[in-house]
Amino acid sequence: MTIREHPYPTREALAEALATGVAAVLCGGIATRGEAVLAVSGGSTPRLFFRTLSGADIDWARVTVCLVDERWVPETSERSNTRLVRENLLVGRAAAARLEPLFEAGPTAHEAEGEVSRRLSALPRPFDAVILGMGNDGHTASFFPGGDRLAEAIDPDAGHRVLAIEAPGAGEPRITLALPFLLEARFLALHIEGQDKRDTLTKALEDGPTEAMPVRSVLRGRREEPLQVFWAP
Ligand SMILES: O=C1O[C@H](COP(=O)(O)O)[C@@H](O)[C@H](O)[C@H]1O
Repeated sequence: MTIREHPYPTREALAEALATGVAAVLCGGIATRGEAVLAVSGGSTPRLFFRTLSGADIDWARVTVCLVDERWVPETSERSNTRLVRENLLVGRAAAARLEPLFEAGPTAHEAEGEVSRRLSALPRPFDAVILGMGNDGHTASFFPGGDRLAEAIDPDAGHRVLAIEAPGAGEPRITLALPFLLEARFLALHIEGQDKRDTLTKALEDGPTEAMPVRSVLRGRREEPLQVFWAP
C-alpha cells in the first residue's frame, strides 16, 4: 500500500488538518449515499482531534460513529473508548450523530461477538473514514502482538467480522473490527503523535513478521488508495 505522510509542527495543527479532511470525506459520503460512517480509535491520542471534529459543519444526524476496537469495560470506566467518544466527539454539533457502540453490558466479549458483529455488518460499507491509532508495541485497533485470535483478526479474507480478542499487553479483553473493515475504507488514516511513535512506525515499515508488529497488517494491506499518516511531535 502507498503511504502518504502528513507531518505537522503541532498537535493542534494536526487536529485541525485531520478534522478538516475527515469532515470533507463525511460530507462527500452524505452527498453520494445520504449517510456516512466514521470509525475511530480510542486510547489517549484522539481527544483533541475529536474535540476539533465535533465542531465541524456537517449534517451530523446522517453520520454513524463507531469504534475500530473497544476494551471490554463499561462506560463508567476511564478505560472505555466509548466514553472517550461520547465525551469528546459526540458533543456540540456532533451530538446529533448516532453512536454504534461495540460494548454490551452483561455478556463477555466472546459471548457478545456474534451480536456486535451482526450490528456492525449492517452498517453501510465501505465505511467513509477509518482513523487508526498505534501503540508503541506495534498494535493498531486491538491487533496486539501475542493476541489469541490475532491471525483471524488480520486475515485479509476474514470478512466483515468483529472478534473478541485477548493479549498479554491489552489490559482487559477486547473486541475489534477485523482487517477487511479497515482496509476498504474510503479514507484510511493512521494518527500518531510523539517521536516514540514515529520511531515505532519507522520500525514497522522495515522487514519483519506481521505478528510481531500487527500494524504491519495495515501498512502491508491490499488497498488502492493510500494510507494517510498524520503525525506531530
Ligand atoms: O488501547 C488502545 O490503544 C491504541 C493506541 O492508544 P494511544 O493511547 O497510544 O493513543 C488505540 O489506537 C486503540 O484504539 C485503543 O483501544
